Amino acid sequence: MHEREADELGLRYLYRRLDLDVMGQPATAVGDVLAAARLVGYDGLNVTHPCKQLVLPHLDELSPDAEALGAVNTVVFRDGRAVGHNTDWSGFARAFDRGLPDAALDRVVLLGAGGAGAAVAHALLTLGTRRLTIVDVDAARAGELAGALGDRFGADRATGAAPATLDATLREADGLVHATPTGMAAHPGLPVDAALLRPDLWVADIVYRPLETELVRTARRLGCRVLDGGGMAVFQAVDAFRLFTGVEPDAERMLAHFTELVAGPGPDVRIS
Ligand SMILES: NC(=O)c1ccc[n+]([C@@H]2O[C@H](COP(=O)([O-])OP(=O)(O)OC[C@H]3O[C@@H](n4cnc5c(N)ncnc54)[C@H](O)[C@@H]3O)[C@@H](O)[C@H]2O)c1
Ligand SMILES: O=C(O)[C@]1(O)C[C@@H](O)[C@@H](O)[C@H](O)C1
Repeated sequence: MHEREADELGLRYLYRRLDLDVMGQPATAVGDVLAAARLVGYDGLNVTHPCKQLVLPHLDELSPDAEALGAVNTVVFRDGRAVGHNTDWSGFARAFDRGLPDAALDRVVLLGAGGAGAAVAHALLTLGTRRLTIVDVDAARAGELAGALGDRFGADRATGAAPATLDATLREADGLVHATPTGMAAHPGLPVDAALLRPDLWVADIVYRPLETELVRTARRLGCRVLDGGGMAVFQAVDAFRLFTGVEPDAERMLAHFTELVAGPGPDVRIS
C-alpha cells in the first residue's frame, strides 16, 4: 500500500516487513530492530502488536497523542532523533468520520481494551462520544483504560465493564465498536450475540482480514449501519506516509489499493 502510493507520486520508497517471529526474536528485541533500522538509514518504522508499548523506552521523543495513549505505531527518524507517533487513533477517527458521518455518539460500547481498543477509545471520545462503556474479558484492563481516559477527557465519559453486562449496555447504546481478535481468519466467530444487533445500532469492526467479518456480515443483514476495519488500516497508513515523507498521499487511491490487496492472497513472508 505504501509503495504503490509512492510509485503513483513518483517517490522512491521501500517499505519492508521486519517480522520478529521470522527472525526468531522475542518482542523485547524491538529496541535492537529500531537501532538496526536507524543505523542502516531507514527514515522510519511502523510498529505493530505486541511492540507498541515495548518500543517506548527506545524513543527520544513522543508526539503529544502518543504520549497520552502510551503507545506508538509510527517512528520517524529525524535529525538524529527517534520520534514516536500514534496514527491508529487518527486513522480510526478519519475512517469513522468518512464511513459513519452523523452517527449518534451519545452512548457507545467498545468491545476490547487492548492496544487497538485504547486508540479507538481515544478517537471516539475526541469525536464527541458522551458516554463510552468499555467491555473486555479482562475487566481490570477495561477499568484501567477507562480510568486513563477519564483523566484526559473527564471522569464521567468512560466506564469499564465486565462481559456479563454487555447485553444490558448494548440495549441502550447508539453504536458498537469491536476491537478484539474475534472474526480474524485465525479466530472466526461472532463477538456478540446476534440477538443484540438491531437496525438502529451502528456497528464498526476494526478487524480487516477479512474485511467482511462475521460481525460485519451479520450486522449488515440485520439492517445496522456498518463500518469495516479497512478504513482504519488505510488512514493510519495515510498519516504514517505523511509523517515519513512530508508528502500528502491520495487517501482514496490508497483505499482502492488496499481493497484490492486484501482481496488477494496473503503476503509471502520470507527473509533471505
Ligand atoms: N483496522 C486496523 O487498522 C487495526 C489495527 C490494529 C489492530 N486491528 C485489529 O484489532 C484487533 C485487536 O488488536 P489489539 O492490538 O488491540 O489486540 P490486543 O491483544 O492488544 O487486545 C485485544 C483485547 O481484546 C480482549 N478480548 C479478547 N477476546 C474478547 C472477548 N471475547 N470479549 C471481550 N474482550 C475480548 C482481550 O482481553 C484484549 O484486551 C486485532 O486482532 C486486529 O484484527 C485492526
Ligand atoms: O497490525 C496492524 O493491523 C497494523 O495495521 C499494522 C501496521 O501498519 C501499524 O502501523 C498499525 O498500527 C497496525
